[in-house]
Amino acid sequence: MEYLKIDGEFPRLSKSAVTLGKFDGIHRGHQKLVEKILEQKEKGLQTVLFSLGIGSQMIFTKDERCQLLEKAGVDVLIECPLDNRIRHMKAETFVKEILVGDLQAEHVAVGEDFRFGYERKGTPQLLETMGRKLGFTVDVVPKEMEGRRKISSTFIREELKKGNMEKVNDLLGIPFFVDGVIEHGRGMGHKVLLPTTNIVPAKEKLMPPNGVYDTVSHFKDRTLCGITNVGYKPTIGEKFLGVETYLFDCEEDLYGEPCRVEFFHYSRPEKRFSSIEALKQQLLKDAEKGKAYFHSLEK
Ligand SMILES: Cc1cc2nc3c(=O)[nH]c(=O)nc-3n(C[C@H](O)[C@H](O)[C@H](O)COP(=O)(O)O)c2cc1C
Ligand SMILES: Nc1ncnc2c1ncn2[C@@H]1O[C@H](COP(=O)(O)OP(=O)(O)OP(=O)(O)O)[C@@H](O)[C@H]1O
Repeated sequence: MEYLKIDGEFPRLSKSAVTLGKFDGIHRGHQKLVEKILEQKEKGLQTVLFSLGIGSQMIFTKDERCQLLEKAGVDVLIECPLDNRIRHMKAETFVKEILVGDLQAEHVAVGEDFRFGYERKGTPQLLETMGRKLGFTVDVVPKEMEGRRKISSTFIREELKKGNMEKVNDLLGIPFFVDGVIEHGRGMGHKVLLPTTNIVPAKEKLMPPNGVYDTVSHFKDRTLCGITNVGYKPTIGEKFLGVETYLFDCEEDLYGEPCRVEFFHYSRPEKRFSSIEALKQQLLKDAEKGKAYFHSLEK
């Protein structure tokens, strides 16, 4: 997949099917739009996800999002900051100059309440009208719902903030995860506590609350269940936020290996313990609870 970050000029593409929006998280609603543009591949169109104005913190980081979209089969990811030029561009100008002029869009997919352009005056209906004149088709996709609420990145952010991983995963349609490379901790885990793997999430990564989670870690050639602490390890006092996992049934040193940690269940908040021994007793209890959680899923 090609990744294009816009800094001024837009690239000139050949015939494309484009989906438009912010796309923080690539949730179940976003996935429907991605399916719509992928359907256009058989007509020889290249598929473009045009991401407009993402925030400084994201449910999936830039790299994580690239991986998800690449796996889905999207050809081009365009990241376009909401700068003054874009913010003040009339919806009609955006369609004529960028969508049709630069991206050569022959098909556009958006959600039914998508708005764009100066004063958010661009609507799916405007796209349909302009499409008839300028020669592109439009898919206006009904909102994917969770009960009576529309699925949105805002909804997922709210649930992530509460640590409600079951709901987050349901809305995303895939487990929430953090990618990283295993780093060395202070080595205390191995010596006096339990052996653990440490990764440091990217600064832009939106994280669930500090605490302990039941997780599944994916390495190149294997997948292991475990329990993960998100936080600053207040008992020993760490300066940066870490994602530290005790993997059940793994004694190896995994230092340097790329890893994806998927979060399934929030177990308890991170606490400061009066001694390392007290922390160790808690970790042993956490591990038993974590194993019981995964056994319960097998039933
Ligand atoms: C599942 C799990 C839960 C943890 N919970 C806490 C906690 O509640 N409070 C805390 O201070 N540290 C907690 N820790 C972090 C330990 O303090 C840490 O494993 C230990 O200090 C070793 O760190 P090191 O790898 O940097 O040597 C937890 C670690 C794991 C793996
Ligand atoms: N639940 C949904 N079902 C179908 N399409 C959706 C859904 N949510 C968003 N879309 C569409 O996906 C594109 C990208 O959505 P966008 O990320 O801008 O909105 P969002 O997910 O509602 O996020 P936020 O809560 O940050 O506004 C837009 O075209 C939007 O209309």
